[in-house]
Amino acid sequence: MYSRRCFVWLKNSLLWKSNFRKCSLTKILIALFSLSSLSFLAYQCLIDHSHVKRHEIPVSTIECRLNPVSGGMFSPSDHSSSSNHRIDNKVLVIVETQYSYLGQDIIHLLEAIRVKYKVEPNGKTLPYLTHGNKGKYSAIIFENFDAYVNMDAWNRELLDKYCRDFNVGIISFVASRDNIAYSKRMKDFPLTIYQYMAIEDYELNPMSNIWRITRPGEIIRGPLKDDEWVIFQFEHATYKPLSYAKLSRNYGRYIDLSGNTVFPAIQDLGLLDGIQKVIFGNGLRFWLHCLVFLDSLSYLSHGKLSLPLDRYVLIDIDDVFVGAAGKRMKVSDVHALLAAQNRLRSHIKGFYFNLGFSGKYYQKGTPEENLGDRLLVEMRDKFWWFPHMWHHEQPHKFQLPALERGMLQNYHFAQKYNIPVVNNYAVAPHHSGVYPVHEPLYEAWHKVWNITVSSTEEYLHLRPARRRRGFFYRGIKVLPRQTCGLYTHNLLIDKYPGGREKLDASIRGGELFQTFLYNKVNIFMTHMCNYGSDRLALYTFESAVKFLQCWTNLHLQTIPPQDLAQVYFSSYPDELNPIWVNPCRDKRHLAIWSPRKVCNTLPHLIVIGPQKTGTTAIYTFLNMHPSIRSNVKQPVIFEELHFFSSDQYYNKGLDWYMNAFKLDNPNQTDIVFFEKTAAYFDNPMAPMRIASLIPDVKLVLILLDPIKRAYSWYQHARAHQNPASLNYTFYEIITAGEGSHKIQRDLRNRCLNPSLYAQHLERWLDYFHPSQLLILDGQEIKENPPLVMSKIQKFIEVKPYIDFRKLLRYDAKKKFYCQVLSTDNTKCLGPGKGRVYPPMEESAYRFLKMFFRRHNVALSKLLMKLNQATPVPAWLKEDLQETL
Ligand SMILES: Nc1ncnc2c1ncn2[C@@H]1O[C@H](COP(=O)(O)OS(=O)(=O)O)[C@@H](OP(=O)(O)O)[C@H]1O
Repeated sequence: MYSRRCFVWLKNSLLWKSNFRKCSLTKILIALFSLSSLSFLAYQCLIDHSHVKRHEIPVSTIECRLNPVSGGMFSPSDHSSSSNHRIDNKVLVIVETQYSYLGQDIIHLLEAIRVKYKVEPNGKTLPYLTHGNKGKYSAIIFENFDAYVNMDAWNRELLDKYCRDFNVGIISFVASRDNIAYSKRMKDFPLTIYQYMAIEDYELNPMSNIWRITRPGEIIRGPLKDDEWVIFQFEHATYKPLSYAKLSRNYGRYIDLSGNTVFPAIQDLGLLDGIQKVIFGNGLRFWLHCLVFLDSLSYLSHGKLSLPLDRYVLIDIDDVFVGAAGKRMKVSDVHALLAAQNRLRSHIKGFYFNLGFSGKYYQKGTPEENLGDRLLVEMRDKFWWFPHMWHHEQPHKFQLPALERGMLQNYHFAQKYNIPVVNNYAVAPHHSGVYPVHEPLYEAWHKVWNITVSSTEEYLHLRPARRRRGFFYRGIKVLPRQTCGLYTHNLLIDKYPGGREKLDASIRGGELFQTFLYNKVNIFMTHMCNYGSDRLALYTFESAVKFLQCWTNLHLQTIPPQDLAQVYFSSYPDELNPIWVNPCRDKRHLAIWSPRKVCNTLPHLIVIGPQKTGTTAIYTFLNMHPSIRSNVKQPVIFEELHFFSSDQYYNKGLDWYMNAFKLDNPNQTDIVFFEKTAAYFDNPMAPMRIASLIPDVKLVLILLDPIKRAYSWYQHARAHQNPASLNYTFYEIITAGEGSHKIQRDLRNRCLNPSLYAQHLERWLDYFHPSQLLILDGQEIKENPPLVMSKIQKFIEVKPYIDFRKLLRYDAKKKFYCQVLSTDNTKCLGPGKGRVYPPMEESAYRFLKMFFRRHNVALSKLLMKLNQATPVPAWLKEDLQETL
């Protein structure tokens, strides 16, 4: 086709040339231009001709040269030992700076394999390494080995002792500092480093005992990319090479290297200082070091940070009938697909291609391609099938009836052609409706197809891919999808963006290889066009799995999507609950979010509690402001939404939450929404969930004397007929020990825990900048609410400014401030707020004074660090003066 088009161009241009003499000067110029374009086109035609002529479809050329002896010798160990019971599965990473490249690479890799980490910049005092008799870290990583070697004596001693006591190892890197080759003897170690070396023919030492995922035996032939290698020479049996290479250059007599074999990564068995180490002579941009790094982590942490060897693979052909005529699969492509499926089964146990379909596009290609469609359907039982939409429509644009109608058409198509759809799995075009969640899609999937598993690239966001996760919502398990680098326009290998080398680099140790390496479950999206033309998908996956088998001990397998979801969520149970992010803050999310939805119905302010500190008074007073509006009250929970603190409400979804905030019209912009849920403050999930959805929200925290707060809760419990509060005195409740009744202990916890202000506040500060937080004194809310309301108004910069002295008046009967209705009338909070109850027993007061002492000290320190504009609450000052 391309060549025919070129021919027409050539012919037309030549005809135009025959009238050349009649042309004016301008025409001559145009002709010249045309001639040059012509030659360019002719050149292009030739080039493209070569494409068309090239009848060879690219095939994978990867062959393992694996030495059969060494290959067979290694049965992967998980490195576990009794030492791993005493350490947490977290890593301490000491980086050069917050932004240094290698430091970032290390952190990104840890994130990709879901290993928890703490990052500390070099030079700072070490964080606490233990809690109780447990070690906090199962491995220590130094971005720069020099930072470890030159650590100040105190910290070094502390760290070495920790490593010895808990049998924890160190991974570190040595980088070339200057652009000249030289050698240097390492301080304190019988180790010489040679920097700025060029090396070639890299291979791993098969005799090392660290290999688990890595399969040594292969050689990376030829020179390695940069000259910046560091190699090691040693004079002690504590060191063992992890890898070998050859020098690519002769460095002359100044560099004394005996023999040509050098060691670019080494293992220190700890014979000298009792600490095992792995030291790399280059960073993680060299792909093989990522693999060695994984095994080093596993080995040095005694298996605590060991990754499994199983890798689950699902290759979806996103829509097997959707593709422009001329780019679709033909009969030969369908045969090739089946043949590749059979070949892949020898590398991936139980492998099937998973074919998505939108029935409307069946038989919509050229006659040749329609035969391909027909053959696919004839071979239906050879593949797995899953439903897409009927005409590949984006679900977020439709409501339930239309979605159901479309799905039913696709359903009838499947029935008509006997397509076996048995896996309860579906995906949506462009991820639309899956996340951000479009409730009608979930409903329609249930109704029409009984879908229980889906997958998307968009949760939490498309990028970075290493942070994609899964979630469970409305009975559907949504798994993360990975990207394999093939899109609808990738038809020919020579036209692959960045060239064939780019695709091959991804397969041979690059992005695709590392995706397999880091993710236990890999669901890839491919497209019908990737299986026509050059069949790039077949080339890509056949090459990728062969390369994986050359270099790793990973076991690849395909299992039905439902089982896959089971594997995924039993490995990562923390991910079951979804996390809601604001669709308006991610362009891609916004593009697949219902056009009916508006962005401005999320609160700007949240009163986070804790309970019994005066939160209802603040809620009521805020609602008196003409521009401030709370959520609408809900059945059972009334004004408190509990969205961020209760799974039950959080799982009602984002629509439920956003629908609780009502504008008079969608364009209204003069309203400041707020919500108050007093249980947020001490809830472990609330800060993370709020920060994910409304990262720039403003927060109001109220701190009342913790003793008063505890007693008020006890009285609240009595008023609600809580059996423990009716059967036990306050003193008996707050002093309940582990031997006490559960109801007693539960009430004790509700009385005391929210009052541990410093502890909870620290968690909020992990997610929010101090400037987002206004801390109020609960006593001041009781005594001078107009002043408090003035502080809040300034904090949220709301207009107009309202003087609450005119709106609130002290009510002698209620003994609290109430809303002014008229000169004689006020409206006070209900009988449940500002209760009358007997004073606290002296013994309870004394006990609590002692109990809260250290927590109050911690709070005062924290507040001092925050340097808040609001002064420290009066009760805290008094307490510290009394007790210290
Ligand atoms: N204006 C006004 N009217 C009534 N009550 C007031 C007021 N200002 C502050 N307070 C104090 O608020 C306490 C109840 O706190 P909360 O509203 O946060 O309680 S709850 O967690 O929502 O149940 C409540 O606690 P108790 O006195 O123990 O009932 C009051 O002390």
